[in-house]
Amino acid sequence: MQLTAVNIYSFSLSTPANCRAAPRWAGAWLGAAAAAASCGSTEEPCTGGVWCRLCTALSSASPPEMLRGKRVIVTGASSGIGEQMAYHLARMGAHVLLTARTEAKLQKVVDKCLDLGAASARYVSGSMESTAFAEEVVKEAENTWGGLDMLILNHIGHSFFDFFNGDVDHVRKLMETNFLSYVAMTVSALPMLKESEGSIVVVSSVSGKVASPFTAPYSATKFALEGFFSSLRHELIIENVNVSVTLCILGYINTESAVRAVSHVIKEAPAPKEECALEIIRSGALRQRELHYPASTVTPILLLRDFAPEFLDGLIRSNMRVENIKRAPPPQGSGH
Ligand SMILES: NC(=O)C1=CN([C@@H]2O[C@H](COP(=O)(O)OP(=O)(O)OC[C@H]3O[C@@H](n4cnc5c(N)ncnc54)[C@H](OP(=O)(O)O)[C@@H]3O)[C@@H](O)[C@H]2O)C=CC1
Ligand SMILES: C[C@H](CCC(=O)NCC(=O)O)[C@H]1CC[C@H]2[C@@H]3C(=O)C[C@@H]4C[C@H](O)CC[C@]4(C)[C@H]3CC[C@]12C
Repeated sequence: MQLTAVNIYSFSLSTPANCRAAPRWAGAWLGAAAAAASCGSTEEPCTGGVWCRLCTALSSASPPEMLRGKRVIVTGASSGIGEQMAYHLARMGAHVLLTARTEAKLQKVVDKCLDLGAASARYVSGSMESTAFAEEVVKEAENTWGGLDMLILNHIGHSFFDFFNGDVDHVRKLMETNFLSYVAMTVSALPMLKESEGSIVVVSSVSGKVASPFTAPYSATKFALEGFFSSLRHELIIENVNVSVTLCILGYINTESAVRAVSHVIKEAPAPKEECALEIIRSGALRQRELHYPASTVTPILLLRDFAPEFLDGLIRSNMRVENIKRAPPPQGSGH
């Protein structure tokens, strides 16, 4: 029998939610969700970093009304997890500003958001390869809403699931799209988020915590996100700035582009994008430090990373059908 991280270690730990500094608007959500969960916590206000019974109860509460009227930017919203987040936010009655490159897809997502009950829905199309575009999106939110409550950074540029072929330009371009644009949007949005005591939600991956083969450029961009945003979180706390930073560590999710890229190699079944999208929104609104989704896969991987890294490396390779990787030719002039 093939040993997999999923079948040997499929247990989950609930991540303690850090509601140390929940803002006024999250308070309404916390109140509603707490009532639904009837947790009867004796630890209010939560001091953060502890196993607060209120927070633990909330993490299994049903999708509440928390984002009604809130102003949310979602990047990479024309497909996959970003598209699903847009629909959840619309059902919750939020104002959404969506972005990606493909205008026709964005228009369809906006139309569906309006049908689902969004307070308002609009899009800006363009490529996040340019930090100027990243800043333009935030400007659009400022001009339209005069403020912002949540910034969800989710887009990724195209990458390959293959042996690294020496293409340095691809690494640079991916760093610009997957990392630098996240930094640029955050810098532009921070004044508005400070004002609203809002949230930054960064969609990352197990690839940003543990390296696996065939993802070298992608993994580098996700490790960069962890370094930058975890440092920023410290600084915001030191300066008493009430803006939360949630890093979402996702395993394999069943989006079209991911399944197309890896289903011939990765043996495990992907988790559902709809549930994933909801968990991301919930973790951001509850101001959790990190989301691990699906917890049954991600949490054991992170434990093994620290306690048995070589064993984990072997497990990762044995979970792949490496023989199905068809090497792409190296770029011209790469010396390979
Ligand atoms: N699916 C998975 O298995 C996993 C996903 N994740 C993370 O989840 C997030 C979403 O992934 P997923 O939904 O699968 O991705 P998709 O490929 O489905 O969506 C990517 C989105 O980014 C947009 N995009 C692509 N290139 C650019 C660009 N240059 N500028 C602006 N937008 C761009 C795409 O739209 P358009 O082409 O129109 O621009 C699309 O809306 C990513 O951060 C990913 O790393 C993490 C772990 C696992
Ligand atoms: C290669 C995928 C990106 C496909 C792409 O370019 N999409 C955008 C477009 O088409 O424009 C990778 C996206 C998510 C990756 C997966 C992930 O992050 C979770 C796992 C992490 C682990 O380290 C490796 C396997 C993963 C399933 C990983 C595989 C590659 C992606 C699907």
